[in-house]
Amino acid sequence: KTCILVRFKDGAFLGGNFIATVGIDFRVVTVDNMKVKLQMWDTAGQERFRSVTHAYYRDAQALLLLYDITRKSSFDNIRAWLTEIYEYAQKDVVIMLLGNKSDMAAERVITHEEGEKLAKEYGVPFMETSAKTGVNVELAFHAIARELKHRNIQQPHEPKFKIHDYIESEKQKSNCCGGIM
Ligand SMILES: Nc1nc2c(ncn2[C@@H]2O[C@H](COP(=O)(O)OP(=O)(O)OP(=O)(O)O)[C@@H](O)[C@H]2O)c(=O)[nH]1
Repeated sequence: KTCILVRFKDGAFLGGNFIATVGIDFRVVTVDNMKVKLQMWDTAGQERFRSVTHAYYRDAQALLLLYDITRKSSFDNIRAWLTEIYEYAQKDVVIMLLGNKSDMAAERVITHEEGEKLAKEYGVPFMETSAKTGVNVELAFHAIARELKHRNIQQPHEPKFKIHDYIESEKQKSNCCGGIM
């Protein structure tokens, strides 16, 4: 989680096992000429013991659930988190599922399809990311920023923003002509 936040915040990857949890940080992104400030809260590993208090995410507008594609236990935990979130988080919270470490193809134990299937089951957007190469990190946060901006400021005749469609179209763009990575 920390590496994903650092990648998004600073555009860098700090390998090794001793990256301190960031805590709280923010980055401003531009959506349709409007500045959206994303304040991000990192968990410091306490989620492994399921001891993240509800207060920590109760008021969040968006929640990113990360698993490690090389570690099955992290994937298996996602279901429990989704159940808990549906119980305690804001009803209109934006949830996104991310399978991280997509650069580690040889060690992969969770397929892309498995991630996608779980996300579909809960109706949440999904993508695989890599904090190391940066793939899809900008896209994940930009999609969330855009969704939040549309929720807060919906122009009267603007079509409803569909986060799934946005992600798909940005992925197509980056496949062909280098859109948001
Ligand atoms: N190859 C690769 N390694 C990664 C990637 N993201 C994180 N890592 C490595 O995975 C380990 C854990 O990363 P962290 O970002 O600290 O994980 P965390 O979830 O914040 O960990 P806690 O704060 O202890 O819960 C570190 O050794 C990172 O270098 C990635 O996308 N690719």
